[in-house]
Parts: sequence; structure tokens; C-alpha cells
Amino acid sequence: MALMPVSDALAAVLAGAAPLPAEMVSLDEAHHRVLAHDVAARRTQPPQAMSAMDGYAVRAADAATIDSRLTMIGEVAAGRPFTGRVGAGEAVRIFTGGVVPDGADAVVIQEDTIAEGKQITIKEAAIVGRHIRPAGVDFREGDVLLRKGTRLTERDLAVAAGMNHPHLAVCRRPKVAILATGDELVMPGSTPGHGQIVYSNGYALHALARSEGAETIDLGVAADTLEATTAGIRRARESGADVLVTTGGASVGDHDLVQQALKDEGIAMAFWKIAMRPGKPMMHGRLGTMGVIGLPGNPVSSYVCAFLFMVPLIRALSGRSVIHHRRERAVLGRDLGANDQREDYLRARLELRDDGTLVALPVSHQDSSLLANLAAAQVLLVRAPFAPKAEAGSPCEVLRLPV
Ligand SMILES: Nc1nc2c(c(=O)[nH]1)N[C@H]1C(S)=C(S)[C@@H](COP(=O)(O)OP(=O)(O)OC[C@H]3O[C@@H](n4cnc5c(N)ncnc54)[C@H](O)[C@@H]3O)O[C@H]1N2
Ligand code: MOO
Repeated sequence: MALMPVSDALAAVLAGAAPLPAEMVSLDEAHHRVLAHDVAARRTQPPQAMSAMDGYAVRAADAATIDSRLTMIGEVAAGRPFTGRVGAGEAVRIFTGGVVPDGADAVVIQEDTIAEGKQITIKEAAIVGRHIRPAGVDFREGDVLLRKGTRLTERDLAVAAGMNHPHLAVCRRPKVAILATGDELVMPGSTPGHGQIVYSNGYALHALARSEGAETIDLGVAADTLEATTAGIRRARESGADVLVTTGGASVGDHDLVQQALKDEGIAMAFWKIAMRPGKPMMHGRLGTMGVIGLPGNPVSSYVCAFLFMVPLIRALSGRSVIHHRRERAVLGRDLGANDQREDYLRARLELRDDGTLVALPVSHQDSSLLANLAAAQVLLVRAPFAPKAEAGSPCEVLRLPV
């Protein structure tokens, strides 16, 4: 049976994944949240022309020559404007952030003056506009500086504050419930019995989902029975999860019960098995409004499929305008043989050569159980189905893994 291409599988996972409803949060809570609407400035910044330096506000024509003498008629500081007007031969003491008084068209910094009482001697010629920030030079009321779909950086929070928005409308965080399966799993720190394996997948899945802005719900590990797996699925639905991510039990073995349990619960299955390595037995469907991603149990398969499918889904539900991983160009660090029908995602190290070239060096063992080289890799090197053999130095495409 032909396996589903990765791009079709991703399109199926994202089909109908609309941004979750908006909620208002304070700026303190808005870091890394996703804007639900465009945000326009509520004020002009700076609202009036302001001094960029400490010195004297003058008429440039009066201070155009060295040793010009001016009379100081007042003072302006940030927040305390001068109400008068600067006339011929006059200067006003001004500080950084002070409103430039009427009549003045330049600021002479104090290092370029000699002050004796109210007499100011100019030691550096003034230039019209010098050291003045014109009104609106940063932004004007109504300017849209933050767009819907933006994941807010700390710099975005500062600009939102500057635009006078104490709260922002952001999309609700997706709730992602994570259910592991497997009788053989024991928790880190315990002493595994013969044939037992230490549970690891969930740690990467929770952290990855949270770093993408999801709220995660830990459904623990279900034993390899239909009852336990079904109970886990039901708890996901009761918790109001937007997405259920299962890991393990996805393949064809007698103890691989996830698909059966999902079917018994009435899943509308979109696909099972994709043309991808690692990750062939991945499945996806919908249980009512809850999206379901059934990840394979092999630790590398579980992580790589989560990175390729769960992450874009979380981004789409979060309302982000950019949801896809971006492929980068690199060159191969070693020869690779021809590929088969499965799109390959090879764990690789990334090196930056002195000439600026990025070199991707696939690790030699790509078995999907090997956690050590997953942790050591910086990128996934993507090889198309049936890609011919390729020599070291030839171009390739990589996806950077999160740091
Ligand atoms: N006859 C076939 N066998 C297999 C096929 C196939 O097409 N035909 N596909 C293989 C591929 S590819 C994959 S990937 C695996 C996926 O298997 P499952 O999803 O059923 O995963 P499990 O059997 O439950 O576990 C596999 C492996 O991973 C360990 N595991 C599982 N969960 C965790 C966890 N949370 N933390 C750490 N390790 C975990 C588990 O102990 C197993 O060693 O199927 C192949 N077989
Ligand atoms: O798809 Mo499996 O992940 O190759 O081992």
C-alpha cells in the first residue's frame, strides 16, 4: 500500500485548524502570546518635538557662529515644558526628553557651551534640527505596529506599552493532552526490572508543546490494555483538550492498541502511516472537536513527528501567522546512499565553515530508538523520497531543531 506523503499528512493535520478565540491579557502576561488582532498606536510618539540631549534650546540662526552669546530665559525638563517662546538672542536650558520650546529649532549640547550665570557662549555652531526628535518620528496615532498572528517578543511588549495599550487581545493557548502507552515504562529515577524501559518521550513532548505556547495536560502512562488506553482518551476529552497526543502503541503489534481504542471512541481517522522515516506509523484524526495525533513510541520517531506535525498544529491553533518550519540550505558533510519511498529526516550535526557555509553531517546511526544522537543533533536533514545518492559537498536542506 502506498504511504501518504508527508506534505499531504501535514495538510490533513492542519485542515480546519483555526485560531482559538481571543482573550485579553495584561502586558505582563503577554510575552510569547499570539496577537488576535492588529494593534494600532493610541498616541503619537514623541507627542511633541523633544530634545535628544542635555543643553540649550536655541534659534540656530542666533548660534551659527562660535562665541555667539545668548541669554538664558528659562528651563525645561522632561515632563515640565517651558511655556514661553525663544526669541532672538535667547536660549532655554533643556534636558533630554524635554519639550523643545516654541521658537527654538536646534539644541546645542552643554559640552559645546560656556555658561556664566544667564550668559551662554556657544562654542560649536548650531544646526537646524540638531539634537531634536521631531513629533511622531517614532510612530503616529493610528499606525499599526503589531500585526495579528505575531508571537509577542519582549520588544513587542515595549512597543505595545509605548502605543499606550495596557492589555492585548491574544488567542487562547491550545490545550494539549499527552498520553503515553506501554507496560514496559517506568519513571526516571526508579530501578527498571528486566525488559523495562525508562519513560522519556513525554518529557520532550511536554516541553516542546509548552515552548510553542501550549498548555499541556499530563495523562500519564496507560497500560497496554484497551480499557486503560480508552480511559486515557476519555480523560483527554473531559479535560477539554484541543489536541490529544498519544505516544506508543501506533504500530501493528498485538499490544498496539491506540488506534483500536480511538476507533471505539468514534474517531474520524484522517490517516495512519506516512511515507516518512522516522515516524511511519503516525496517525491522525478527530474525536469531536479534539484533534488527535498518534505518535509512534520510538523516542526519536515520537519527537520528530511532534516537531513536524504537533508544532505547526499548535502554531495554527495559537493564531500564529507563521506556522511552518523553515528549511535552510546547507551542504552535505558526507556521502549518502539513494533514498527509498519514505521522506527521510536524518539527525545531523551542523557546522559553520570559515567561508560561511553550513555543513550538515548526519550521525552514522539513525535507528529511531537512539536518544543520544537525537540530543546531539542540531538539525534534521531532509531527504525527499527516492532521492538519488548524494556526495559530500552537494547541497541539502535542513530544519533547525529548537535550542
Ligand atoms: N511489523 C512491523 N513492526 C513495526 C513497524 C512496521 O511497520 N511493521 N513499524 C516500526 C516503526 S517504523 C516504528 S516507529 C515502531 C512504532 O511502534 P509503536 O508506536 O507501536 O511503539 P511501541 O511499540 O509502543 O514502542 C516502540 C519502542 O519505543 C519505546 N517507548 C514507547 N513509549 C516510550 C516512552 N514514552 N518513553 C520511552 N520509550 C518509549 C518502547 O519501549 C519500544 O522500545 O514500530 C516498528 N515496528
Ligand atoms: O518510523 Mo519508525 O520511526 O522508522 O522507527
